[in-house]
Amino acid sequence: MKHYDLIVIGSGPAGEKAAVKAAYHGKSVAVVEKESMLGGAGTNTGTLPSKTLKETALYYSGINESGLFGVDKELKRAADAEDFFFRKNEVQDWQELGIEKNFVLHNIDVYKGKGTVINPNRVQVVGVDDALLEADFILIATGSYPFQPEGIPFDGKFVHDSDTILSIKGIPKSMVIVGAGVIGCEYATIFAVMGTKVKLVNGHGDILTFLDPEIRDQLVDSMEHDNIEFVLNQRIEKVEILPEDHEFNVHAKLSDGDPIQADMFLYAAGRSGQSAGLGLAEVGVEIGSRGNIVVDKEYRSAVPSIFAVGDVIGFPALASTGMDQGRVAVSHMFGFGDQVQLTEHFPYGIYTIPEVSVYGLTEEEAKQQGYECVVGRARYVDMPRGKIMGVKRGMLKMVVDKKTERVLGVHIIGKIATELVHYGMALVDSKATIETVINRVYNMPTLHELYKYAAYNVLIEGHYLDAPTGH
Ligand SMILES: Cc1cc2nc3c(=O)[nH]c(=O)nc-3n(C[C@H](O)[C@H](O)[C@H](O)COP(=O)(O)OP(=O)(O)OC[C@H]3O[C@@H](n4cnc5c(N)ncnc54)[C@H](O)[C@@H]3O)c2cc1C
Ligand SMILES: NC(=O)c1ccc[n+]([C@@H]2O[C@H](COP(=O)([O-])OP(=O)(O)OC[C@H]3O[C@@H](n4cnc5c(N)ncnc54)[C@H](O)[C@@H]3O)[C@@H](O)[C@H]2O)c1
Repeated sequence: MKHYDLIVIGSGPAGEKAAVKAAYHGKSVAVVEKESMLGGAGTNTGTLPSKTLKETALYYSGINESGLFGVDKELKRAADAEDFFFRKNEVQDWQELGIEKNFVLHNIDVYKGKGTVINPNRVQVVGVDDALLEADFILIATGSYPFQPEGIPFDGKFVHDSDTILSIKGIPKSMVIVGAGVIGCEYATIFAVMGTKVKLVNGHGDILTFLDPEIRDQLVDSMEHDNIEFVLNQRIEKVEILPEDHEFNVHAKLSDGDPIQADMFLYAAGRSGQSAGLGLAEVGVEIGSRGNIVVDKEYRSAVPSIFAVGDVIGFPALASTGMDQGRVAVSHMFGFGDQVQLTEHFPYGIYTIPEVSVYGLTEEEAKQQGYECVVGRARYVDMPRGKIMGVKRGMLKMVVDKKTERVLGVHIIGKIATELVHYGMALVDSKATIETVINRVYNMPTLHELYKYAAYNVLIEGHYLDAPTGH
């Protein structure tokens, strides 16, 4: 039996980064992965595939260029599924190879097979590689899987979850998406700009409730502009796949009894932690709701030698946070002392069309915390770079404490919002004031100038010269 300092079960973003950090510091590490491809949902079914499909959809829809010449262009050509998935597959293969190289570079042994914890220091691997491994520590980074409500006939052809949607054979004419969370909204905009008629059904009246309402309203307006129909305060509990001679493939009833039908259904109604069948409860690891492993601040489970990170511990369940949870967990295991906790705040990046990215307090949250706040806004269309790029939509909203002029939050909707937000993060974290933003020279023309003009806008309390916002 081979002995390691650390066995990591799962090669997704959380497992990979933990394994590599431990190995970088000289620890002997084994990674166990049950799928043929390394990289987990981050590489194969979640983060990278959906983001690549977004870029593909932007390319085929011609949206990027439509603002340049003053005319809305039709789809460049009706892409078939092979075209649609071409770049996704390319990016996926490239990332998988990168992870493999990273493991080789760090002398990490990879075992292909399903890992089961048989005691607090042993893992049985069954699959391509059969092995019994022992380690001082075991890290569970097994991720999550799409929640599949009972009574829904997921067939991978007409009724999909966010995994099987990646194997469709053609772009559907119509689609019902159930769940207007991040996955539902991202895929709604991807398919809508590809020409699919999308209906987005959500159990609640509001979507993405963590967003600043003004940004959320702009996203909803933009999605409606792209022909997405919102069906709110409705649930879909029962779905029927229709025989071939029907106009639509799938039929369902909303909670108010109204029928709803489409060529394809996509369920995006949350995810559950992949903790079952790992032998965890048997060795004393506590499992909470939705299969999420219960851990302390150091990511240690109820069993001292077993840690857990990433989606399998639940919120926030992002690749970005999972990677750092992995690094923090390893730091505690071996006492590296270099990264003792995940930063309290992290940005949200929603890769809808248009993108949304936020950091810090919303206007409402700032008021609830007792700040008298003032906001500044700058629109993409008013920036020279925005004009050059032909960008029609988008805004940066800055929430500022009126007394100290400190930047409390930055909320962006529009092109490359997920990139632009990081300067806002630095402002909020360093307790910078709008003076800092104004008294700096930035490249010109850039979208980054949004910050400067939002800061100037704070000085006139959020009024636009051409369209006062009534602040
Ligand atoms: C459609 C979609 C879009 C997303 N977009 C974003 C985004 O834009 N930004 C972002 O930050 N996050 C995004 N996420 C979330 C992100 O993908 C996850 O948070 C991240 O992949 C979780 O990483 P992880 O390492 O915890 O688990 P995973 O990536 O799920 O990896 C877990 C791995 O463990 C393996 N495994 C499970 N059980 C066993 C076992 N018993 N033995 C061996 N191996 C096992 C699995 O096969 C898998 O490879 C998205 C998710 C989805 C579904
Ligand atoms: N850009 C990103 O960072 C990104 C992108 C995609 C996914 N993710 C991760 O994946 C996770 C899962 O995403 P998700 O969108 O599946 O889940 P979610 O929990 O964010 O949203 C699910 C939505 O579905 C609704 N819903 C649930 N059951 C329903 C039903 N029967 N009928 C109608 N509506 C129903 C809920 O009200 C909710 O709004 C996210 O929380 C996030 O951690 C992140």
